[in-house]
Amino acid sequence: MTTQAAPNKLISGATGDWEVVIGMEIHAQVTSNAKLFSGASAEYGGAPNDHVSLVDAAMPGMLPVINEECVKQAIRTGLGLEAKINLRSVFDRKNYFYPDLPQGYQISQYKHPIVGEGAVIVDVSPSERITVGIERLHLEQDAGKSLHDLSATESHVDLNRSGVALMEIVSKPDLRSAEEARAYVSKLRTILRYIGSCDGNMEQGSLRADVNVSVRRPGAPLGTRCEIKNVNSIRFIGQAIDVEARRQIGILEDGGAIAQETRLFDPGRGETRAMRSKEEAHDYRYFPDPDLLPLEFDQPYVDALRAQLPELPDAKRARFIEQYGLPPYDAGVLVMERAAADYFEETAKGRDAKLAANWVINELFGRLNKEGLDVARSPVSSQALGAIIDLISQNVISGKLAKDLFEIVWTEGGDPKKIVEARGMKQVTDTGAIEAAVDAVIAANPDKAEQAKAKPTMLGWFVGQVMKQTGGKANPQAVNELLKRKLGV
Ligand SMILES: Nc1ncnc2c1ncn2[C@@H]1O[C@H](COP(=O)(O)OP(=O)(O)OP(=O)(O)O)[C@@H](O)[C@H]1O
Ligand SMILES: [Mg+2]
Ligand SMILES: [Mg+2]
Repeated sequence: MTTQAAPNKLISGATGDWEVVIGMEIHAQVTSNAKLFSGASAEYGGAPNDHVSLVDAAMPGMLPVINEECVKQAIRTGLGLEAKINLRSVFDRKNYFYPDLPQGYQISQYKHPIVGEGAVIVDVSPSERITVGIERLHLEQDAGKSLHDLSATESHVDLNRSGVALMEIVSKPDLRSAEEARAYVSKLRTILRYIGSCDGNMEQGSLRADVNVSVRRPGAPLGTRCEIKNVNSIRFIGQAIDVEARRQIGILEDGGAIAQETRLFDPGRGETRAMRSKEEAHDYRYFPDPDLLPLEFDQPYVDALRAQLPELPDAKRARFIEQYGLPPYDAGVLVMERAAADYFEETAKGRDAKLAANWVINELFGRLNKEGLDVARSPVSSQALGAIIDLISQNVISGKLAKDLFEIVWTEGGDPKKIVEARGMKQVTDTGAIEAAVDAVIAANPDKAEQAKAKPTMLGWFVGQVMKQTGGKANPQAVNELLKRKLGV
């Protein structure tokens, strides 16, 4: 890949500029009731070894049986990544020894994955959009988990996760900065959640990233990569890339060479550490699993799955721009979560869509973030926010009081319209009342009124005083007009 980073993305070292190159392997746990090759529950949590069938424990003579639901989810995901669906794929054994791997091999797909090349469009910032190539997506089993903290002298193994279906989504080395990598993972997670093939929960490990990083002089061939394993938050992905790129640049500028190796990111120390080098790397001795036939399905099967896909984020974003006249950035923010996009559409229906978008993005999202809530648990329903927007549009309340009203509905609940009545929050549009307030303020401040004639910027001060007098309820436009006339500004 020869895509070159924009000059502002280059990292300056002691001897000149460097470009960082990143490729990601994302492990996404498939949303499914059962595991990939057994009927055991794939649910998160549970007491250790509660969700383990004889197949997952690799008892002699047990045979894997493919779970069609996981196959469907992989195909649906591939379609969401605009990728080639391979009608024939093969399961291979990836052999290695580890206590949490009872079979002594992981069933994965090597040469013939279920999904081939695709692409993801990523908005890195309001003004920058990139396309990241997908190399492939394959299905594989998760391993179990070794527990070392239960006793001082023993290690334990929990096989609940053993055999759970994972999709490994491998990107091309198309990313050029930590920021791009973060935006990519976030977009991928959005797509997976829309499709419903992975819940994207990074804390619970449903989405984990192996981050491959190399550096090179701009325009030079690809450098040697190091792979940082199992990074489990978007923020850590960014940090790991930055420190790893710096580490590699330091070595190269000192005349050293990068050894291809697997590393771990330690967020506490802000550094990556070697796990194993290429010399120690596994020889996995991949070969087709003799217990499983090649996985085959036909095009109509794929077409039927495509027809049932929900509207995906890129399409929804385009529709929001077109249908509601939203700025592309706002549309992009609104479609990041499907529930948020639905909330927006319910709020905007039959109303000023731009006003609705502003309220959802600025007030609602701001407040939800502050409380760490997601939109499904918003105390202000889309109907209530719609009612608040109606009150603004009909000039019943001012924008300022609308924010107070939002806060009241957020904390106390209730019907916005009734709250406005009950608490006397209605905007004063009666010019007589406003005029009285304007006159009173001018009469009380004759010096300032005189000054304002020469200094029109004083108008703002007068507006503030009149608003104060009217408890923030005066229609600001009427106040402005009256003041201008009376002060002769
Ligand atoms: N020079 C490079 N710099 C940065 N990333 C790279 C470079 N070369 C390849 N990559 C990325 O490294 C990743 C390689 O993943 P892949 O699954 O193909 O192989 P692997 O890491 O050797 O296998 P495993 O699945 O066993 O970890 C891809 O995301 C690819 O884009
Ligand atoms: Mg891989
Ligand atoms: Mg890898």
